[in-house]
Amino acid sequence: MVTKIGILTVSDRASRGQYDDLSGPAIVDTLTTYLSSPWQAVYRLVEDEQPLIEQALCELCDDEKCALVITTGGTGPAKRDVTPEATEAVCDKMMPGFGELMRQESLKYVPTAILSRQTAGIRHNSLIINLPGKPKAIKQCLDAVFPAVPYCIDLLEGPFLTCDDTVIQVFRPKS
Ligand SMILES: Nc1ncnc2c1ncn2[C@@H]1O[C@H](COP(=O)(O)OP(=O)(O)OP(=O)(O)O)[C@@H](O)[C@H]1O
Ligand SMILES: Nc1nc2c(c(=O)[nH]1)N[C@H]1C(S)=C(S)[C@@H](COP(=O)(O)O)O[C@H]1N2
Repeated sequence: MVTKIGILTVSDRASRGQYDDLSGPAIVDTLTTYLSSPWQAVYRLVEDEQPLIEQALCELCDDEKCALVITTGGTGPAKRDVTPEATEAVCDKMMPGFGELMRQESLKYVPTAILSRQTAGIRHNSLIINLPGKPKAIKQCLDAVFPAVPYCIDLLEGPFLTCDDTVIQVFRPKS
């Protein structure tokens, strides 16, 4: 079975074509290096508008049945940064450990890591994870949290993801 993974870029300027979205493709590139089980990206690009972000998240989880949805952008303190609010609005439960770990890891690279309000949560059987907008932040954040992602998806009764352990070491507690 091919696992669907949603990739949602939230950016006013990329949506308007003022720059190319580099962060969505960086998520695809990073996941391609990690995953050894078959998967397929379902990509969306929206402006920093809460209703549009919520709608895209709901479509990716409910209609596309993505086991995992990764967002990039809109996590900061600026007025139009509302990705964490949209995530919380569509989730049944929040997973604050993801944001905590990603900020801690990002602090090794930039002192402004604490400006990201990135979070994660569960909508039905899907895990949603927020990443900052900067293309460089993608791998830095995913390297930190991805070891726990396949087991989280197991607990949500989703597909069994396997990874290349020369690239990323996934952890599943022994039953
Ligand atoms: N999806 C993206 N693709 C390429 N570069 C990006 C992307 N998102 C952010 N960046 C880069 O990171 C910088 C800071 O990102 P930030 O999220 O603050 O964007 P922004 O200034 O809020 O604007 P916008 O929402 O229009 O992307 C941007 O100026 C841009 O250089
Ligand atoms: N790993 C990493 N995390 C990072 C950054 C970065 O460059 N690398 N940028 C920070 C900055 S400058 C901001 S404003 C916040 C929010 O970014 P966003 O609004 O693009 O999501 O993420 C922070 N987290």
